[in-house]
Amino acid sequence: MTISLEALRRCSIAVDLGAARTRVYLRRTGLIVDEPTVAAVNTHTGGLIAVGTPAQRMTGRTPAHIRVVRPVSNGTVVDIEMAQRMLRLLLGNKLRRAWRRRPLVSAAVCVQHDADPLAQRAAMETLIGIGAKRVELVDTLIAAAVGCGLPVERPEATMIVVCGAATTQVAVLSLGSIVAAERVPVGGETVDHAVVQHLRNEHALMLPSQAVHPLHLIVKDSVGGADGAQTVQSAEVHGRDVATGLARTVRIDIEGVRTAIRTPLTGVLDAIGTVLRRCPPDLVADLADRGIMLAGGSAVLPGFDTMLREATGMPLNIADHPDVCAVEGLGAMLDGKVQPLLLDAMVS
Ligand SMILES: Nc1ncnc2c1ncn2[C@@H]1O[C@H](COP(=O)(O)OP(=O)(O)OP(=O)(O)O)[C@@H](O)[C@H]1O
Repeated sequence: MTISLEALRRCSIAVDLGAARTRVYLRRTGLIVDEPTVAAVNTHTGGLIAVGTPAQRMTGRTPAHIRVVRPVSNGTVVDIEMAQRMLRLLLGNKLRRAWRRRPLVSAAVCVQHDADPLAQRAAMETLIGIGAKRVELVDTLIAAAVGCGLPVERPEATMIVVCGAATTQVAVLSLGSIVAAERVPVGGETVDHAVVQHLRNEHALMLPSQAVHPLHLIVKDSVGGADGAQTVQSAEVHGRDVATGLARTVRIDIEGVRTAIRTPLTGVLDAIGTVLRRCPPDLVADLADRGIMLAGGSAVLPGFDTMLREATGMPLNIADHPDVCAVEGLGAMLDGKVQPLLLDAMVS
């Protein structure tokens, strides 16, 4: 994928259409949208009832005539029309004033590493549908590395792991370009599914989708001792009995949930190993000191950082704002805050 900072500086907005969240950065203004990539539709009229947070709250609680849809799946726009309608509503009149000064001529959008031509086309058409005359596609890994403040333009290796909702992308960068990268279909959604399956198998309990995130927080808070020991051993969760269908509360073992979270994340370790094997030894040696930068909303999953640290033996840092790294990085490129050397290196 070829991109130039010159072209990016002409863009008015930067967009990250993720499987879980949609983020929009307005040039010289900052993040103006950070909402769930969700829309609620009236199946009788086809009209949009809600988008973003209100639509997500309806998940699993809708009557027959309302359907909650996700126009982005596995990091790819799968329903272009719905994505456009959702974006228009999320943006509302936030762009109108900026557009009056300078009509939206170009937009930049993050796409997954190695996105196929169909996925690239879908991202472009979505933005064209909301008024962009030109769309620049930027690899999420480069945008996220810039957003994390990694010195990607230097002739030394930096490693980034972007763990989102549907996928995890791993890359080693040097001189502003990707040297080796890998994408695996493992993310926050896979982990949530593993937790739901664990409770179903071990406790015959169906956990509501909205209850998974609070459970992550309980697991995270369960480690509190001075030596990092687990202080809370169990917790109460509410759900539906698999057999009777009745509401039920069970006391669950925190360690079991922790193991359920960790199991799918081993796929990320395989991806890191693959990327390292594809890198020249000099770059791998750089990484021994510099370590790994962990970004993406799922970077804060309980125990994920410790697992990566122990398995790789490398230092690991979680980005300051891991969930918004990609869109913030893209925004920095629009605002001209990225060093010129990177520009030369990124134009291939
Ligand atoms: N505090 C938290 N604890 C655990 N998981 C979290 C937390 N905050 C966010 N997540 C997870 O992060 C994921 C969303 O991450 P992110 O916003 O990077 O996804 P995305 O960019 O929409 O996805 P993708 O890159 O796969 O398209 C969700 O699966 C969510 O459950």
